Amino acid sequence: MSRNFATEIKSPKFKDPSLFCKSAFINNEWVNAKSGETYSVIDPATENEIGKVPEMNVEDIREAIKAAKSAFKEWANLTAKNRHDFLLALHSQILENQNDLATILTLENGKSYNESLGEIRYGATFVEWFAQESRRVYGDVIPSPFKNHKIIVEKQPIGVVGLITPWNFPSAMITRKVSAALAAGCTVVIKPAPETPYSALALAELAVRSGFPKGVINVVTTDKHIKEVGLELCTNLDVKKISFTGSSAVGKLLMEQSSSTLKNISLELGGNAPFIIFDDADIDSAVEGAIACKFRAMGQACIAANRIYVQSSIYAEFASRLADKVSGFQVGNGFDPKTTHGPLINQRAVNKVTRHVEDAVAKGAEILIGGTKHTGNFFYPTVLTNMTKEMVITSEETFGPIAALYKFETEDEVMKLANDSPYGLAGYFYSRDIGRCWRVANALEVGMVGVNTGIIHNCEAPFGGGSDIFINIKESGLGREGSKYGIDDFIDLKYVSMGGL
Ligand SMILES: NC(=O)c1ccc[n+]([C@@H]2O[C@H](COP(=O)([O-])OP(=O)(O)OC[C@H]3O[C@@H](n4cnc5c(N)ncnc54)[C@H](O)[C@@H]3O)[C@@H](O)[C@H]2O)c1
Ligand SMILES: O=CCCC(=O)O
Repeated sequence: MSRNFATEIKSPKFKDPSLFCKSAFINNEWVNAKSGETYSVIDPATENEIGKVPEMNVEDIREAIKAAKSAFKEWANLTAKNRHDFLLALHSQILENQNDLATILTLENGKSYNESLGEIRYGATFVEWFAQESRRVYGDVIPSPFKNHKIIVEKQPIGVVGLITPWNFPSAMITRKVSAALAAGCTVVIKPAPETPYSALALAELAVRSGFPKGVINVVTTDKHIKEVGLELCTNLDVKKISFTGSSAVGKLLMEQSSSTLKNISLELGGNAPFIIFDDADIDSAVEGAIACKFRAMGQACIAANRIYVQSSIYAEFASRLADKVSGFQVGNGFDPKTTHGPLINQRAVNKVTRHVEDAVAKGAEILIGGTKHTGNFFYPTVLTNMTKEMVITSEETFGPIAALYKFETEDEVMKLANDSPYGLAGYFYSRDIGRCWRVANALEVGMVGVNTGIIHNCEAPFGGGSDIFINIKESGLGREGSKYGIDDFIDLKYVSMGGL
């Protein structure tokens, strides 16, 4: 594994420095916190300050909600084609400015510049997709049981939506929500993660350039006041929906807080994905899939493989081929063109990953490669063998670059292990037996299944957590994002009973 942790590597110069916005965005105006307070945003690679943004509180978020409420009627009453045009303009802006957006993303999140570019393009696909979907929000005419009577179902936007997003995909997790909400006719107040506000603010600047009316999109930045600001979003009567992506613990809290106003809520939460390789699999392809699935964003992805189950007859070979591939990674500053994998987001993440490795090793796991931290927020991508279910990684989402390999003997055994988790976001397996493919895809208790692939994310497919065999929702969330289903999360049905015809 090559390493280059040089902190002196400079970020590329912005083509358009005005995209690096350092104020919050309310009612199409760049604003400071009413208190005048700011907080520092840190580059995870160098641990230097990138800049400051407003430290907003409840008073500020109320302003943003007020602006979104004032804008709602006009935005909702536009034609679908109008909203489509605004979103397509934003899509073009994102693509035109993708290099600067990727620079901002690498600065605040640390991922390699190429990965950042990939995220910006991925995020843009949602804007284009939902621009098109906005024109397909069809109602229904239902055959009536009465004469001279019609049953009509109309689809209406829910209203002002509070969007709370994480730092691991600071751009795409916003576009996936915002574009669906705006397409449906909702207006939004975005609270990005405190670690990564600049990607959100750059998108707001591009929305201005795309001509979005004032109040339709608002971005409120905060670090110290997250809890109060979150509570306000959940309890303010003018907010009609919360759409959240983040940990299951915070998702549960937001749901509880939202109950007093009976808010509609969508939750994209944590995962603990099983990744199974059966002995009839194409091993090369399974290794490629595991690399993509496990080490994307340094493992800081909700759909990352957390438990890799390998059938015993191919275990040793798979482990050694995987470790060999990992040895080719170049870990370092995301702006170094040679870097394939950047730092973790912060020391909390480094500590969690360290704890997981130490726990596994203490209970008998073996480190094939990596296993230790370096300076700052850097951690060596790791392959662990001899994993057992008593180890913490089995039950906790690691959210880091640890490939944990478990050995299994039979399909029955591995299905029990794979489903033995409160999470149900994604699951993957490799097999060339068609019967097994149907059987296992059906039996995995998750919302998304990768069969002979480690990559499942795209704007066309429904993203979200699933249920167990008894159809109890597991703890990975509620609702779906992306796809033809994603817009439904922002729509309310109105039934009109039309008599006397
Ligand atoms: N299912 C998905 O689509 C998806 C996508 C990305 C990340 N995730 C999950 O997110 C988690 C990692 O992200 P994280 O560590 O930033 O999660 P987190 O839950 O700590 O934070 C997510 C967001 O919630 C905010 N937040 C935290 N406490 C809050 C509160 N009391 N009130 C209101 N907002 C609050 C944070 O500021 C951030 O904006 C992982 O569990 C990962 O699996 C899920
Ligand atoms: O963290 C979750 C990843 C989200 C995605 O793959 O779209």
